[in-house]
Amino acid sequence: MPFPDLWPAPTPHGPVKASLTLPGSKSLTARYLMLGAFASGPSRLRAPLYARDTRLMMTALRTLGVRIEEVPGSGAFGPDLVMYPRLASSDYDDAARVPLAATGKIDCGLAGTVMRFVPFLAALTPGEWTFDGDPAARLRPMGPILDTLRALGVEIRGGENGMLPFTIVGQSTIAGGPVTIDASGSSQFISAAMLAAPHFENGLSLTHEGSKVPSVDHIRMTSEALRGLDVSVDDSTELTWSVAPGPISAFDIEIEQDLSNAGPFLAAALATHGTVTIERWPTNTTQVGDRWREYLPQLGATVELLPRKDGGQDLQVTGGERIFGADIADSSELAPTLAALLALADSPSRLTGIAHLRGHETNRLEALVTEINRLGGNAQEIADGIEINPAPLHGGTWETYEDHRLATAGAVIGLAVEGVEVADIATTSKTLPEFPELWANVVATASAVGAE
Ligand SMILES: O=C(O)C1=C[C@@H](OP(=O)(O)O)[C@@H](O)[C@H](O)C1
Ligand SMILES: C=C(OP(=O)(O)O)C(=O)O
Repeated sequence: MPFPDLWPAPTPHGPVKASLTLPGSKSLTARYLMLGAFASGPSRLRAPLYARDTRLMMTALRTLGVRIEEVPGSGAFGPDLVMYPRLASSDYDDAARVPLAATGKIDCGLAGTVMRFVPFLAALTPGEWTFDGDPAARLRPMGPILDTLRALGVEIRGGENGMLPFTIVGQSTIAGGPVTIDASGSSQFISAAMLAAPHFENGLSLTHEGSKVPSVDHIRMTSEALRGLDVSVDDSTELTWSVAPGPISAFDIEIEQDLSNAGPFLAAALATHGTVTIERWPTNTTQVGDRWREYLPQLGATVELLPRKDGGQDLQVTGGERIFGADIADSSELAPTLAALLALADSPSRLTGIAHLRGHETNRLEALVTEINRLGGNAQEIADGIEINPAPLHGGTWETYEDHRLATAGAVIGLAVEGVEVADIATTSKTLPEFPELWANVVATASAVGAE
């Protein structure tokens, strides 16, 4: 293992002053990998994310007959990808098609995007496809995916209690039509079905029935990605998403950097009262991480978009004298980073609308409360989130439960609290294998207070 079991989180003795860019967005890479698999010709992903989740998705798609090649590109974190869709009808070189095995195993790791998105491609691939993942993945909700596929006429074996493992018996066509779904456990249930829906003979009209749908920004990202590839999506009726049948245009697209993973780095500006600049912040994005611009000022930071000479923009965040507590709803996958910052705040906070985080990589609400309190904090679970009250923190072990965002949250607290040791920092490889190195670079920019 390249890292010790307990990673001493660095505590700089002064404000950081860093400028960086991040590797590609996990959610955009996952969507364009699926769309490339379903598109009507070869497609190119520029600057995709190379991390455990997206590598597992590439392997899964290859198992299902999609050819994916790495080709040199200009991204700083890895090559581009060229994809040859198995489901395309004609107009590309037949040699690009790869032979299909009639059976295969899909390893989902702990990736929600793999376990939810890929079953729909398997369902459209004749053969028998067995899905499983890490032990922790067997605890993540899958029932609405299995129910939706069954409602569409797909045979599935296993999947007891609506969880991994299960075997999908793929078929060459799916009729589609109206289906109801309970997506209160994850927005990914809706995104997964929408990404495959253009290939259903009648498209799909998906209606949610149940309590609140979480992470709606991610559903909007799916709708916009489909529309951008000439698929007609109607989301004008509340809680219904209709996708018309038809081709998905082949594409050549640059994946934006991951704005959710930018979060811990931006948080470093607040935790050290310094300045962090994320270069080339996208001007028009569907990523939930764009909400840092709305959230961080509530915690006392100054957030500015600065024009770049090349016509783009940088996002500059400067921490205030103190970190204010805040009441923030529906922060989705940004919640662990927010919780870390709010544990350092000097007034009370609540994060609400995130009950479904109990079904993420781990039970994130329980894990955050346990770890904040282990360091002397004062956090409680509430029905749909957590409450955090100010308390002086001390060093200690920060457990991470195979959850990349717990690991980066521990690193954020460690910036301000000496002696925090983060267990299994390598778990950040789920979406950001470069985390320890990028973090060290940011910490190295800190100047001792009073030295300048
Ligand atoms: O579609 C996606 O790419 C995602 C949707 C969200 O899932 P939930 O709706 O389960 O929160 C988010 O938290 C996850 O990290 C990525
Ligand atoms: C919830 C997350 O991941 P997943 O895609 O595995 O659901 C996350 O990255 O915060």
